[in-house]
Amino acid sequence: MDKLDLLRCEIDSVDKELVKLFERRMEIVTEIGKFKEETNMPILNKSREEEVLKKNASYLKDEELVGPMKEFFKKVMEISRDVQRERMLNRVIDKKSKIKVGFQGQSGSFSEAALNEYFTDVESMNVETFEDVFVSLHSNHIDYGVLPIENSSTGGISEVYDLLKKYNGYIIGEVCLKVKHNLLGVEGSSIELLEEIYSHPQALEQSKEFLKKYPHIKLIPYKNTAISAKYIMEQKDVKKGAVASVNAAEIYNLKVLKENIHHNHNNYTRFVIIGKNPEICENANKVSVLVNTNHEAGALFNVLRYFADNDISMLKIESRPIIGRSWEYFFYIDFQGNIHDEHVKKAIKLIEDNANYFKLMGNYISGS
Ligand SMILES: O=C(O)C(=O)C[C@]1(C(=O)O)C=C[C@@H](O)C=C1
Repeated sequence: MDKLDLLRCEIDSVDKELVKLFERRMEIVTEIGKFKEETNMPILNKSREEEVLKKNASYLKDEELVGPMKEFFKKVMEISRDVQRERMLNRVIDKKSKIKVGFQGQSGSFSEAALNEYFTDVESMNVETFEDVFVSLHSNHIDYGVLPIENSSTGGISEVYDLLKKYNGYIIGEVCLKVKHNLLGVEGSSIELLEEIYSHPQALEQSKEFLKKYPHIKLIPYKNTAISAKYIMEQKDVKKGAVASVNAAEIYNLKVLKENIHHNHNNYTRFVIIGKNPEICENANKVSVLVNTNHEAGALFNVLRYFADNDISMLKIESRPIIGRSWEYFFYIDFQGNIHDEHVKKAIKLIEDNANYFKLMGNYISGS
């Protein structure tokens, strides 16, 4: 054996040890990944990574190797994060025979229509508030929830965005519904007789051009459109009307006093289907991520440019304030792609590296 062979022999035995240690490290990070998923923590923890680099640098004898060693561990932790994410996505979820799906509101609501559009043969359960949908999901009373997230006339539904963060929900699908609002009343009622109109604030907002013509009528915000319809049916008062769907009129035996009172006739609401785990199918084509950047000039640009650099089409960005940190925001970003595409993987890695907080919220089939 010449000298080179001897040295290579030594490398081989060092590598063998490294492989054992690598495997052990991946087992541990997988356990950490599971723990983080269960306790609602993001995979990335910048301060822990800095601590790891600092601690490991202190063990080195050769000062010259500090830089290369840090690069080595940065790569190891990047791989660890990839493994955590990949294994989280692959974890099989136990499917029960009959899937239970929750929505906010009453029978006849637009959320229920979205649920029926997305699912077939499921048991549906209605709850009172958006937050109740998340609570039911977390307490395993339902397998999925259906929630409105954006309307083409009035924009994002902030409460749902905030709840997605609070309850660590994953988006597993979406549905876009054309929303048509109608003025409903009880038998014997007419627009002229109305003194009060009940509906969800979004429905009143989306019908405001029509409602403006009747300034004497009091607009009363209510939990949702279907509950308003149910309420006026119970009141049996010709002076009370509701803004809701034709479906709600049928369910609650109400008269349609005026059809299609919404002003934007391209009025769509986008609903998201939420689950406790990410579920990604092969032809998923839309990705949602949640990001927080440093509070400094150019930080957001530094994240967004990776979409352009990797030829990825961004579909939406919604910012929500971080409670307790004035003028700092969480950004909800939707973009086209599948997380198994190389350019998407690359962009996600770069964004994660440059963000303070990063969470993959879902990769699903676009509903539009
Ligand atoms: O310590 C953690 O929180 C981990 O998930 C492990 C680990 C690592 O590889 O050391 C990976 C990701 C985090 O960004 C920080 C550290």
